[in-house]
Amino acid sequence: MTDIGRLVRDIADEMRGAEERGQVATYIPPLARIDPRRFGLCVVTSDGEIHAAGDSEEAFSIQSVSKVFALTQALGKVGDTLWRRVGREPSGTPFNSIVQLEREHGVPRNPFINAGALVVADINLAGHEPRVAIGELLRFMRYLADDDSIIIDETVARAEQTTGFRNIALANYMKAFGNIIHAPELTLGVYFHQCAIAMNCRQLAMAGRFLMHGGFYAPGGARVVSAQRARRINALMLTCGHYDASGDFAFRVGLPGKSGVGGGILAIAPGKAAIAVWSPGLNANGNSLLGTLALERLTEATGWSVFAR
Ligand SMILES: NC(=O)CC[C@H](N)C(=O)O
Repeated sequence: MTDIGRLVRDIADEMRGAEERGQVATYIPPLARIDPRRFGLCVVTSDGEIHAAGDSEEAFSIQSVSKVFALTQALGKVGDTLWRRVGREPSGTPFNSIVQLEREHGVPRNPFINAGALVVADINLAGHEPRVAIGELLRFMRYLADDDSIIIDETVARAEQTTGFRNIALANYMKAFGNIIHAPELTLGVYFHQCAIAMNCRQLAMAGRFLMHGGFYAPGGARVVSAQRARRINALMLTCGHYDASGDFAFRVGLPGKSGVGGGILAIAPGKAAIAVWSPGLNANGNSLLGTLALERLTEATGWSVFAR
């Protein structure tokens, strides 16, 4: 039996000393100021044990990791009709790409690229004020993480609003195809605020538990989503969670995972663990460089890859 606590600490020690740490995202100004030496890791196992090391209590901007929870929320509202407006295939393009949208009539390839997440935000808006929709998501995150201290970083949200020209273009472009229902600035407001949710590794791993427990909050706990839905969300995380590097992540780590440009990754070992890692330096695809390496070490040592026997 692997000693998970020990392994988590060893991995954090190795990552603390790593020289090559990638580049922090600079296109969202507040993210450019984050110290690239930060590294946090938290593993919540199926029996509820929490193993954490490094800066696992320091909050970071979850960015695109929020797309997993926003998708869960939207599926709860509209069920499988969601798939009329968003595809389920890997895009093979960067997270903020617009190129496929013209040929594919404004229907994004999947809910984890920005275009897809904007449609999901539009579904979650559902005729409400943006602050109602975002309040609902924040409450959902707090419930899942069992932690009411989770907040939205307004500085990050505002910075995205003033510099998010690509996202603004994506929303307007899809609006032209009729695949954004609300005024684009309202949908964008929801999207920017969900990306600006700040959480630490422990909170994020806790929030991901329902995906390791087949849709249950915890063993013996309430059902968050059906077993089928949990399985499907995991499948999308595996195939689309790392954009045009999803294949490489599956190859190296072998777990459903969702990354964000804040340097966080949520990874799920179904039936075994929910894992959150944070290291702000990114690789060329916009995924955490050391976060990926840490997960690779973890699955190598534990055999938790979904492709292992
Ligand atoms: N990959 C990401 O985390 C991207 C999220 C970021 N808020 C953006 O829209 O550009």
